[in-house]
Amino acid sequence: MITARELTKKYGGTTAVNGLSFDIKPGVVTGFLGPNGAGKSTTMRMILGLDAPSGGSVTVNGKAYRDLPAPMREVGALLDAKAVHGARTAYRHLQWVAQAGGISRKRVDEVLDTVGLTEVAGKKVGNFSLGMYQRLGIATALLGDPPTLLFDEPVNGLDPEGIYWIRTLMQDLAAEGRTVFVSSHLMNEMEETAAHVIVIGRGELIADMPMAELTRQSARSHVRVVSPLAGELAGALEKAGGTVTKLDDGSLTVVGMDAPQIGDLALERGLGLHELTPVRASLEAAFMDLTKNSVQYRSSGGAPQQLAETVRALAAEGTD
Ligand SMILES: Nc1ncnc2c1ncn2[C@@H]1O[C@H](COP(=O)(O)OP(=O)(O)OP(=O)(O)O)[C@@H](O)[C@H]1O
Repeated sequence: MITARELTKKYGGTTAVNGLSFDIKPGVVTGFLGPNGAGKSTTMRMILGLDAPSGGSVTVNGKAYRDLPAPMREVGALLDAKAVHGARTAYRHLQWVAQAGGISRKRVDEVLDTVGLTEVAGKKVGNFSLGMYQRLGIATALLGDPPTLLFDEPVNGLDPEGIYWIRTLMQDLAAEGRTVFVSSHLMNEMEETAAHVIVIGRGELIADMPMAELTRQSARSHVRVVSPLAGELAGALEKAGGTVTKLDDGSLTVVGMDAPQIGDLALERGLGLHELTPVRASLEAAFMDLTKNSVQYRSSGGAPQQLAETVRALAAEGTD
C-alpha cells in the first residue's frame, strides 16, 4: 500500500506536485496518468525517497522510504532503464545490486529467468536494445521480491511482444497480491493493463477511480440509437432528460440516459428501435476531456476546432 497525504514538491518557483492525496492498494495494477510535466516522475521519486517532499507525506506500507529497514525487500522500481553501467554484464549488474541489498545469488538467476535474459546474462549491457534494458530494469526491481512495485513508463520503446509481456507480468504481480503502480503515456496500453487509475494535471489530483468508472463517466460515453421514427423519439428522449444529437446518417447520439432507459421509453411510446448500442468512451478520449485544462503545452486550435474534433470523435465512435 502506498499512501500520499497532501504531498507537495516545489522546485524554486515551480510547484511540481501540489497537495496530492491517494492510496495505491494491493491486488490490482494502478495506472498513473497525466500530461507531460504533470508531476508523475516527481511523485514516484518522492515515494522512493529520491526527492524530499516540500510538504505532506508519502509512505510505503506505513513507513517513509528512508525508514524502511530493508528497502529492496519492500519496494522495487524501474525509473530509468538506461541508468546502468554499460561496461558491466547483466549478471554482474544484478549481482552487484543484490550484494548491496543482502540478496542471494540464487535470486539473480531467478529474476534473469523471469525476464527472459538468462541467455544474454554474460553480455555487456552497453550493447543491449531498449527492450533488453527494460527487462533488466524490471529484473532489478524484482530482486528483493518486494510486495510493492513502481514502474515509470515501462513499455517505452518496446515492440508489441515486449508490451504484451510487460502487461502480463504486471497483472500477474498484482494477482499475487502486490501493489503495482505504473505510469504510461500509452492510453490503449493502460486501458488493457490497469484496473484502477490515478490522473494528475499540473501536480494536482484530477481523478482516482476504477478504470471502467472513468470511461463510463466521460461525456463521450453515449448510446447510439437508430429508429424509423427518430424525430419523435428524439423529442421524447429530450423531455425525459437526455441530450440528443442527430447525426447525418439519421442515427441519434444520446448522452445522459442509458440503453435500458431509452429502450423502455421507446416501448412505452410504441416507437420502433432498429439499433440501441451503448458506446463507452476510450480511455484516451476520457483522458483528453479530463486534462484539457491541465496541459502545459498545447498545439494551436481554439474552441471551434475542439468542438469540431469532439463531434467528429462522437460520429466516429458511433459508427464503429
Ligand atoms: N529537478 C527539477 N528542477 C526543477 N524543476 C523540475 C525538476 N524536476 C521536475 N521539474 C518540473 O516539475 C514539473 C513536473 O515534472 P515531472 O517530470 O514530475 O512530470 P511528469 O508528469 O513525469 O512529466 P513527463 O510525462 O513529461 O515525464 C515540470 O514542470 C518539471 O519541469
